[in-house]
Amino acid sequence: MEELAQDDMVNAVELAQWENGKSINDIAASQGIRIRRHCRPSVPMKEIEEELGAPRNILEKIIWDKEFEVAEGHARRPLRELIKAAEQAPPTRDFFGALASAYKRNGVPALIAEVKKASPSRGVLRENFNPVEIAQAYEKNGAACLSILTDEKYFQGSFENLEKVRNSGVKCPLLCKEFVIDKWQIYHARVKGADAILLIAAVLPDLDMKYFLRICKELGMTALIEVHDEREMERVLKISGVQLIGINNRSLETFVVDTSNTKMLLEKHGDTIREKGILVVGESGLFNPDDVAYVQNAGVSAVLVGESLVKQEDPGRAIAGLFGKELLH
Ligand SMILES: O=P(O)(O)OC[C@@H](O)[C@@H](O)c1c[nH]c2ccccc12
Repeated sequence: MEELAQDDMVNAVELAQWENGKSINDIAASQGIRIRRHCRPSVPMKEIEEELGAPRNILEKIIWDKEFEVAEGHARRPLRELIKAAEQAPPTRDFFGALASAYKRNGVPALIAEVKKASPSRGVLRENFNPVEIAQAYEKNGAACLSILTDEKYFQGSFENLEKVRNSGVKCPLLCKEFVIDKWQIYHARVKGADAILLIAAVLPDLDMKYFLRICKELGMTALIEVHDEREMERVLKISGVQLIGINNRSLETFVVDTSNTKMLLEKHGDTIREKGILVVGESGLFNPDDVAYVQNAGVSAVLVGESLVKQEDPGRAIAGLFGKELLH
C-alpha cells in the first residue's frame, strides 16, 4: 500500500507520456481506443471544445464531464486521506466467489442485479425509486451480487445510494458502476462500501488498466473489466491478473444492443478464457429466459441485468420471470 499511497504518484498513462513524449490520446489511439481525454479540468468546457471539437459520442461526453468531477473530488477529499480511510474500511466481500458459487448452485448464470434509475439511452426507468428497497428485494430473490450505478449526471445514481445499500444490512457483494478514469475513484468507491468496480476497456489504455487492477488487488476488490468488441477483448486477454470480464451487448458509443455480440466474442476467445480460469459476465439487453439461455450457451457464468428488472412493479419477483425459475441462495 505504501508505494501506491503517494500523493504525487501519477497515473500510469501520464508516466508513459513523460517517458516517450507521446500524449495520452496518442497512446490510447494506438491501442484502438476512440475515446479522447481533455486532461484540463480547470479550463471551461467551451475552451476545450474549441480545441478538440465537440465530444464525438455519449461515452466521450461522459468521460469529459467525469474529468471535471474527479478534479472536484480531489479538491474535496485529498487522495492521501481517502487511502487512509480505505485501509480502515470493513473488509470486502468476495464478489468473484459469490458469482462462481451461485452459478454452481443454480445451474443458470449468477445474477448481478442492477440498481439503476435511469440511463442516457432509455431515460428514466423507474419514477418511484428506492435503492435500498430494490436492493433488498433483489437479494431476497436470489441475486448473487448487486450493481449500484453511482454516476449522477447521466444515470441519476449516487455514491449515497451505494453507501445506503451497504449500510442497509444487504449482504451481497456490491459492484460500483462508475466511469473510472482515476485511482481516486477506486479508493472512494471502497470507502463507500464497494467490493468490486467496473473498468471499461473502451476508456482505459493498457497501462491504466494494469495500474488500476493492482490497486483493486491491494484493496481486496474484484475488477469487472468491460469489453464490447474484438480489439478490446484481445487487449484485455493479454493483461495478467484479469479474473472477470464483462461483455457489454450495448455499445456505449452508439447505444446499439445486440446479444449476439457475447456469442461472437466467446466463439473466438472462449478457449483462452477457459484456460485462464476467467469468468465472463453477459451484460445488457437481457429480458427473458431465452435471452439468458442464449448467453449461457455462449459461455457466460453470470449476467448483469438492470432495465428488465427495475422497470417492473416488483423487481424482486421479476427475477424468477427472467430466469424461468426461482433462484436459491
Ligand atoms: O439495463 P440493462 O440493459 O439490463 O443493462 C445493465 C448493464 O449492463 C448496463 O447498465 C451497463 C453495462 N455497462 C455499463 C457501463 C456504464 C453504465 C451502464 C452500463
